Amino acid sequence: MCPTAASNGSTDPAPVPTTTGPVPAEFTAVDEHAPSQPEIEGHAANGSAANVTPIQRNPYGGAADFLSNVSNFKIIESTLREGEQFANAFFDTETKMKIAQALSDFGVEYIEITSPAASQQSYDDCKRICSMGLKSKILTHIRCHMDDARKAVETGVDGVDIVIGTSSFLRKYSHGKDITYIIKTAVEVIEFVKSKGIEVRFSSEDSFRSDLVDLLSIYRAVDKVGVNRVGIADTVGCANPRQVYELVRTLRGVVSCDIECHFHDDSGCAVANAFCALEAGATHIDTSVLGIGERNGITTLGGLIARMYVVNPEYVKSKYNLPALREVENLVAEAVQISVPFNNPITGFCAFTHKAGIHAKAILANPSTYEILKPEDFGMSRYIDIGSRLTGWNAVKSRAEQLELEMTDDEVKDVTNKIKAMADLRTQSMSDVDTILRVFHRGIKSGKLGLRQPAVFDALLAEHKSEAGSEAGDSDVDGPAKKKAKSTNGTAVASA
Ligand SMILES: CC(=O)SCCNC(=O)CCNC(=O)[C@H](O)C(C)(C)COP(=O)(O)OP(=O)(O)OC[C@H]1O[C@@H](n2cnc3c(N)ncnc32)[C@H](O)[C@@H]1OP(=O)(O)O
Ligand SMILES: O=C(O)CCC(=O)C(=O)O
Ligand SMILES: [Zn+2]
Repeated sequence: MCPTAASNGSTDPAPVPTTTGPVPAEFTAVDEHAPSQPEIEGHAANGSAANVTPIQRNPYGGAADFLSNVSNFKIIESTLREGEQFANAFFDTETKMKIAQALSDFGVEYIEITSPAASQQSYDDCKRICSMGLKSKILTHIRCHMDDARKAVETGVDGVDIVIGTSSFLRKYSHGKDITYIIKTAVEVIEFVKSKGIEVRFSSEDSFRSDLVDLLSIYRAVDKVGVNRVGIADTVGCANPRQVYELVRTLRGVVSCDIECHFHDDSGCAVANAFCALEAGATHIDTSVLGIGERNGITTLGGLIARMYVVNPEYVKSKYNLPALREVENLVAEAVQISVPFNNPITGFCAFTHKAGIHAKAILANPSTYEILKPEDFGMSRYIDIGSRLTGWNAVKSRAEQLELEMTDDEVKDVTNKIKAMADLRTQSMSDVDTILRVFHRGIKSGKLGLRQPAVFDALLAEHKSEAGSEAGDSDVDGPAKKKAKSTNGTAVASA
């Protein structure tokens, strides 16, 4: 049901309360359970700067303070719950098990599965996945209702994630319950799940359009009865990083339990919001593979991994089997019949391809010039495309060296101009470029071709093509001496 549909515009609750605004006085007291600020070497806890030794800081790490969890977080992987809500998703039991296994092998701490209340098959699949003995803990996701909770605890899950809408939109149009009812039922369901000795989380759907006092009252009540985590959910993808930071930081001062966050990507902030939530003190982030979920989905597993790797590569490498990311993405992409997007972090087909000459030169000298992620840490390879009009002589020289074609710099510059001229007509393939290089090299060495003699080169190329016939593309101009070589930093120089 959509409360903003034009047909019911006049009945919308107005105005929509939001979580933006000053923190109510009753919630500003520092929580007695919050961790105390540690003394950092050379820094007084009160922030005075006397005799301060500069701390070694990663400039990409963002704000580093004692509540930040950018180097201490857990992933709740929801491809098998939120992801099943994706338009194209239909997971049979075998596919669910394969995805669960791949996610566990990748190393996510939790796997969230569709509610066993959804259907008989959902119930059976939940049980089946619980019996797989995976390294990841298994959670299921239920409404704030005792009937759902009773089903959930029968399945053998390690934890139950309870959710209920708290915004006036959802209270009015989804379940029709008021805050008093929500708190009472939440406490009842939480106590029931806890009595079974399993983890329990309580989350407020549509948190960012909920009234802040309502939200904090609910969270405080569930924290008091010992919930393991509270969840903040940007159900409609309306939040921005600053709002996320403020809400999580406020909540961090109100509850002592862990804080989970769930971000939809309707306005493109899902990864950034997850990062800001961790900076503010959240402990758990929900993801799905390739971001699949309701509408255009949530924080992508790969996007979050890339973002967190930039902050602390060693921490991320120690927790997750990074080269396995591509496999799990391909598995899910195939299951839901989509392609991995070209601009996907880490695994998009061009994520480590460099094209412009200025970039290529610097990358060949030191890959960190234009790469913040190391492809080899993810089992990926770096490529330099030299078949376009944007290429430069340094990249071409590197390819000539790989092919063991000896040329002076002036000769390389000359052949580069030829490649660019031909690429002005159409992009040159790898074999096109290699042919140009070999024909040019042979012409120079045989004395037929000197510098700045494009007409002679054209004649040589035409002669070569007619000799080689239809297989001219990759013909062996230099005979058996042709060898594949890699540059010292492992960069494959290649055209598209
Ligand atoms: C934002 C999210 O993604 S939340 C997770 C969404 N996940 C799902 O919906 C799981 C798949 N869902 C289903 O299979 C079904 O919707 C079921 C089994 C959960 C419920 O099915 P039905 O009983 O046929 O109800 P229906 O889906 O039409 O409506 C939802 C019902 O749950 C109630 N409800 C909605 N949210 C909640 C909640 N968080 N807690 C408690 N009750 C809720 C609604 O009031 C409505 O109750 P009603 O039957 O008295 O009208
Ligand atoms: O349980 C949660 O925290 C999130 C539920 C959900 O998918 C959402 O609100 O978008
Ligand atoms: Zn969601």
